[in-house]
Amino acid sequence: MVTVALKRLPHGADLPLPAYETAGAAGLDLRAAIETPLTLGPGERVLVPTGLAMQLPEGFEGQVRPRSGLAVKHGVTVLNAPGTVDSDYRGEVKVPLINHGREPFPIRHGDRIAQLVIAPVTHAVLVETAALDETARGTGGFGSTGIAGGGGKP
Ligand SMILES: O=c1ccn([C@H]2C[C@H](O)[C@@H](COP(=O)(O)OP(=O)(O)OP(=O)(O)O)O2)c(=O)[nH]1
Ligand SMILES: [Mg+2]
Repeated sequence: MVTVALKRLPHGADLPLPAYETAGAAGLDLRAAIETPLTLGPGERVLVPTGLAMQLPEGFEGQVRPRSGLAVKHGVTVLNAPGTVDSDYRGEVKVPLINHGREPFPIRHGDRIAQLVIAPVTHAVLVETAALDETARGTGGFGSTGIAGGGGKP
């Protein structure tokens, strides 16, 4: 459990605070804070304001993730998923949405458009070296183990 200070901005003052919709939900649903409804046409993208600014504790990040229902039913997802909210960011949290579907997608004030997962992050200390240790995988990647069945080269 972690405490996050949250500020509701004037254009989102009438919206409920983000909430975990069920007891075990990982994400807090984020709502659109928009003065006028908008329509996201097929292939279009838009940066949707949430009316929220926050102060994440050091050592934590906010991950802006899509809602699967919007993706499956409408083809609408977070363009940069997972979006990253830094702990030192004090601006408004916004959600870049894209419509991959075939139909226009209406967004109204208060619609739950994405979810925010608060997660711990570690800062790495980088140590440059000329040689890395050897592993069974080595430099194989990007499908080196095959797609189906027992692996091997694609
Ligand atoms: O989905 C997102 C992603 C980012 N942000 C905000 C919070 C984050 O701390 C800041 C910067 O995000 P990021 O580092 O992903 O963007 P950048 O393109 O690297 O911008 P910057 O140069 O400001 O870091 O923008 C959002 O509100 N929503
Ligand atoms: Mg950045």
